[in-house]
This record gives sequence, C-alpha cells and structure tokens, in this order.
Amino acid sequence: MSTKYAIGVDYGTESGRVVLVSLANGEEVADHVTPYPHGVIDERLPGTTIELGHEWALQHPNDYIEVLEQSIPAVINSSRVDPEDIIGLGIDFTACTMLPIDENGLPLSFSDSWKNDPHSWVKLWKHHAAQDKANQLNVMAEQRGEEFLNRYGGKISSEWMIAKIWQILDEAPEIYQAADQFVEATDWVISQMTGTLLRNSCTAGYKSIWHKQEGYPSKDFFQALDPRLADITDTKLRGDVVSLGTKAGGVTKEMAKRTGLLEGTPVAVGNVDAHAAVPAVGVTSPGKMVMAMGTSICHLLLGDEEKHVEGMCGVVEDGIIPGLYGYEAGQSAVGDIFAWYVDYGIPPSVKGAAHERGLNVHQYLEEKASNYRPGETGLLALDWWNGNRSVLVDTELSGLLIGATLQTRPEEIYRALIEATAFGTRKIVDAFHHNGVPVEELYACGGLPQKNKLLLQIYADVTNRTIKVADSKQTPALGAAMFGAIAAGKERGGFDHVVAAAEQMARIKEETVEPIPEHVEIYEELYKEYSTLHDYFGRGDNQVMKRLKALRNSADMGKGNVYVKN
Ligand SMILES: Nc1ncnc2c1ncn2[C@@H]1O[C@H](COP(=O)(O)OP(=O)(O)O)[C@@H](O)[C@H]1O
Ligand SMILES: O=C(CO)[C@H](O)[C@H](O)COP(=O)(O)O
Repeated sequence: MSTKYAIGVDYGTESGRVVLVSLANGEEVADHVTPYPHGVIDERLPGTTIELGHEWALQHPNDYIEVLEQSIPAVINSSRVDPEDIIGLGIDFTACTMLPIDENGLPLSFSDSWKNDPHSWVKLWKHHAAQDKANQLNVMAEQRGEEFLNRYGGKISSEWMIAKIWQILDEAPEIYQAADQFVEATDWVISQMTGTLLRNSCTAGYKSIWHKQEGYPSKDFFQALDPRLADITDTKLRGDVVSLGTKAGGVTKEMAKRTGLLEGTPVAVGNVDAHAAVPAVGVTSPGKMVMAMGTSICHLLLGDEEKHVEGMCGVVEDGIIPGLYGYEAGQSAVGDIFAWYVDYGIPPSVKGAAHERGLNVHQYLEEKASNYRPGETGLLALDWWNGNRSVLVDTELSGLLIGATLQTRPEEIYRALIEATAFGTRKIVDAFHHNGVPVEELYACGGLPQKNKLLLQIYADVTNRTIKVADSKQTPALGAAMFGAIAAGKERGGFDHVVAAAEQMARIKEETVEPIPEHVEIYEELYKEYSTLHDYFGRGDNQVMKRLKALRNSADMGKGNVYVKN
C-alpha cells in the first residue's frame, strides 16, 4: 500500500493552521497558515460603527471557511500528495467558541435581519462579558448542591457555553428565539464540511456541562436558573453527543470542489485545540501534564479515576483519550500578556534597538532578560491580565506588578511577566499534584516553546520539573490529523485507536529542559510571595481589582461607548 496521509486543521485565536501528515511516522509533509481576515473582533462590528463593550471578543464564521479554502489546497499542492492518499481529516478549535445558527445551519450573523446585533456573531473563547451570568449560575448550583459543580473545580467559567447562551437570552432575547441551535464552532465547521451536525463529547463535556452517564444538568436546574432556559438541552442544545474519533461524515461534493480533497474523504467530529495536542506529543497515560502554550495556556492531564481539584476547568471521562479521565486547567492569558507589553508597554527606543539587531521585540527582550538571575529584577507580578481561569476561575481579576523603581528596565518587566505566568502554572501543577492527580513531568507544545527558550527554562525552574518539548510545528493539528486517521479506520490505512496513532505518529524532541537547582531555590522563595499576593487579591481579602473594573464600566456607560442592548 502506498503511504497514506491525513490532514489536521488547527483553528487558533488569530489564524487557522493546516498540516498534511504522513501516517507512517507523523512527519509534517506540508503546512500552511491562513490568518483570519477579521481576526479577533473586540472593538466594533466589521463594516459598522457598532461598538463592543469591554470583555467582548467575536469572530467571523466565514474566516473559518477561508482557512479550508486557502490552506488545504496549499498543502496538497506543495506536497504533491495524491488526494487519493489523503484518507482522513480532523480539526481542532479554540473552545468554547460558539455561535447561534438557524434551521439550515447558517450562522445568524449571515442574515440581514440579525447581522447588526453583536449577539448573532461567533463568541470567541475569550469573550468574557458573561461573567455576571457565570456568577449567578455558580451561586444557584452551589445552593442546590449540584453534583456537577465538583467536576468543574467548584465553578463554571464565563468562557463556557451556558454562561454565553444565558447572556444572549438576557441581552438579546430575539436572537435567542431566532436561534435554532447554539453550537461550538468546531462542530459547525465539521457540519459545513460534511453536511452533518454532531456534537463532540470533548466540547460537550468540558464546555457544556455534559456527562457521559448523566447527560446535561437537570431541567429543574435550568428552570431554577431562568425559566426560559428550562428546555434548553432538548431544544437549542439538542443533538447526539459522540466520542472523539467518530466519523462525522465524508467531505461533500461542494467542499471537495473548494478544497481539492476527494468527495467522501472521511472527516472526524470536532475536537479542542489543546486536547488534540495530547496524543500528538505521545501522552496516553497519567502523570504527564501537557501544556499547550500560546495566547493562553491549557494544561491537560490524564487519570485513572475522577478526582475533584480546586479550580480545574473540568474532568471528563474519555475527554482526551478514550478509556481515561481527562483533566483540563488553564491560564486565560500568557502570550497575550507578552503581546500587550510589546504593543503598549515599551518605549520606541526598544523597538529601534531590536530592529537594529535584526530581532523582533520579543526576541530582543528575551535576550536581554536572559542576563538576569532569578530575583535580580526585584519585581513580582500577578498574571491576571485577562482574568484568572485556574484555580480562582474569575475573569474580573486583573494584572499587578510590584517592586518597580526608577531603575526598572523594560526587559526586567518582560522577565517578571514570564515569571508570573510560570507561577500561575505552578499553582495549577500543585493543585493537581496535591489532590491525587500526580504531575511528574511536563510536556510543552504550541507556539511559545518554539519562540522563547528563556520562558521554558523559567517554567522548568519554577515548577522544578523536567520539560519535554514537542517536535512539531503544529502539535494540535498533528493530533487532529490522528483523529482524522481514526475516522478513516484501519482498513483504509488509518488507525482504530488513538493510542495506536500516538505510538506511530507522536513527535517529541530528544533534548529536554531540566530545572537548575540554584534557580529552583530562589523561585521557591518568590513563589511564596506570589502565593501571598494571589490569595490576598484573588480570594476576597482585597477586592480592589473588582472595584476598579466597576468604576471603569460606570465611566464607560456614562460616555455611552459600551454596547448595551435596549
Ligand atoms: N518570542 C516570543 N516570546 C514570547 N511570546 C511570544 C513570542 N513571539 C510571539 N509570542 C506570543 O505568542 C502568542 C501566539 O502563540 P501561538 O501558539 O503561535 O498562537 P495561538 O495561541 O493562536 O495558538 C502571541 O500571544 C504572542 O504574543
Ligand atoms: O480554552 C481553550 C481550550 O479549552 C481555548 O481553546 C484556548 O485557551 C485558546 O487557545 P490558544 O491560546 O492556543 O489560542
């Protein structure tokens, strides 16, 4: 049999990345990136003057289709692989990235009647404007002693499906009415490729409070939350939930024409970006935490039993690897914090100096920050520039930098921000490790490990653990391709289980990043300080961050420059 291939499509925050992968050894034969033409929509609706409020983050559904149309032909052409030999396709996506669709499966934002209402658009994972709804949901679930809350670390996040839907219902009841269903973008894109809409168990489990045995929370619970939501799971969230690797269908004639794939090529049901990365780095057993490090960090871990850990995003049976419990936690901003600093925090002289050295600003600051030893900057930061996902689960928290003096230099702040994100990861590692879900080693994948060596060393030092690094440019896409090959099945040259696919295709570098004992010692001290600040500002002793956000919101309302529904 000739070598067989699969395609993986990784839908990130800013772009979609497509890889064509050999099933013989996981080699990425070709890859192509399509930046989303509309990017992250967080100021105003495209082509209008309609302003969005703070914490809003939307996307354009057509951008996702553009990725398929641009990047799939590009990898087929550059690899010269015969489409006959491309036996399957899988995708992974940011999540919960959701949208309302009509009876024909079309996004409401495509309709002239609804397109000027921001609630008809895709709400990106980092849309945080539903925090109020998440808070109410958590209070109600706690009062009623809802069992499901334990599976989500004690709190449901505003980033997830129910809070987002409830925000739509509250602020735009007509959009809620008009929506035939609310779906994850990952499931919607698959429906556009195959003509079949199926809900995958990964996003349903982690983002929509679905459980393999118990299903969704009870009607009673939704009735208590808001009587208008009572039937939601039979109506707007209806539909089969199927496990990862299930074949959703074959590529339609229309999509075959637009992508260059053969009609009928098997397509797997959708998956989540970080979760797809786990088998791609060869992790199929407990004790190994995978960090998908990019705009944000998602932390994924496997276990033999269901344990409850404070502030985790969730534990889902079969949620990552069938047969095991999959645990997820995360930090809502990591690369995004460095991007913010580089875009808004540095003086022009730094840009100029970086340019002169032929480096981008990140590379320049990394190089200069590498000259400092742990503790030498005298700085400490809280990494909550986009709220705290784990373990506090509170998007209303914000950033903090302490220790600045007239001598403080930009590279020192850059280093302190990296350290803060490493301390945030250490909180998550400790939460699992001390609650019966051991974390023995770390695996790093995503964009950051490829871009910043200092960052990886700091993470190894702060967590005092060895880090293994993915040997793949597009790890989630490689994982998605594995699931595409599972959808195709063994008889067509694919696989019958993800463990078999991982054994053959996973890619990890030989070289590891080891903690440096002298650094570990100093970071242990700094971590104690971080923990004090973390608990003081994050657990209610001092609510200054929330009061400041409330003041900012009232000021904005006064100026009339926040999107407010009538
Ligand atoms: N040299 C660098 N060091 C640290 N962060 C970087 C560097 N270059 C880019 N970044 C950050 O990487 C993030 C993008 O990560 P990537 O994994 O490529 O994308 P995504 O999060 O969309 O999957 C951006 O937030 C950017 O600020
Ligand atoms: O929550 C998620 C997965 O569960 C998001 O997809 C993730 O945080 C966004 O990923 P990235 O930083 O790679 O764009």
